[in-house]
Amino acid sequence: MIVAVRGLDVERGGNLVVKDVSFGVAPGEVVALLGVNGAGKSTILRCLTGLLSPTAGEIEVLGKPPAADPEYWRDVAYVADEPSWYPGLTVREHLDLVRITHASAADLDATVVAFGLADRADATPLSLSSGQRRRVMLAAALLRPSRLLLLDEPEQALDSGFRAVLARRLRAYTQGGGTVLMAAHDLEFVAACGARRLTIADHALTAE
Ligand SMILES: Nc1ncnc2c1ncn2[C@@H]1O[C@H](COP(=O)(O)OP(=O)(O)OP(=O)(O)O)[C@@H](O)[C@H]1O
Repeated sequence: MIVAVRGLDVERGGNLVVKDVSFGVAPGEVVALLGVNGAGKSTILRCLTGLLSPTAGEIEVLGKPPAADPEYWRDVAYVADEPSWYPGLTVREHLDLVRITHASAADLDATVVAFGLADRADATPLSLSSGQRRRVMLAAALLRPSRLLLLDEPEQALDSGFRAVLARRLRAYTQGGGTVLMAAHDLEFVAACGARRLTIADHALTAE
């Protein structure tokens, strides 16, 4: 298993917002966590990053508990629900930071084109639309090699054309040996990704 979650409980603000959730994600799968606003999807993803500690339960990612150390992040890429990068950097400069350590200049150019960012490559975050900002974050995550992508509502703010582009990229990522776990709302996008669906209701996993 790439991800193994057993008996996960998470308390936030004094409330149990994830209750006894258990699931696994096998190599090469795309798995989508579904559920209404506030169901607990982002909370589960944040626990998998190690940025949030569960109240109870066990999590293994690539065979180890999530940790905030650089070694963990070598194989795991995470795109949070709120896109963010240094406000002074342009699109190309931000992607170039990823490229310097992990990819070639050709990869960078191809990614900029694939995510429709060529004409906005010299723009800074505040001059982009929310969909364009999200495309930059997704491009950065896909530019570097990883074994697991954790994506929090990656389709959010994307138009239908870029949802289709992203779905194709995610399928290609899994065909190349990667695994994807995401929170999502758009069922058409989830189907286009070929994702297995896990639904959270009343903060617990419903029957698969
Ligand atoms: N920082 C926080 N402090 C206290 N409670 C929080 C915090 N963040 C989230 N919560 C609560 O935890 C619950 C789960 O939130 P979470 O963000 O995981 O839901 P979600 O399923 O991702 O929702 P959405 O579809 O709106 O993104 C909600 O009831 C929310 O109010």
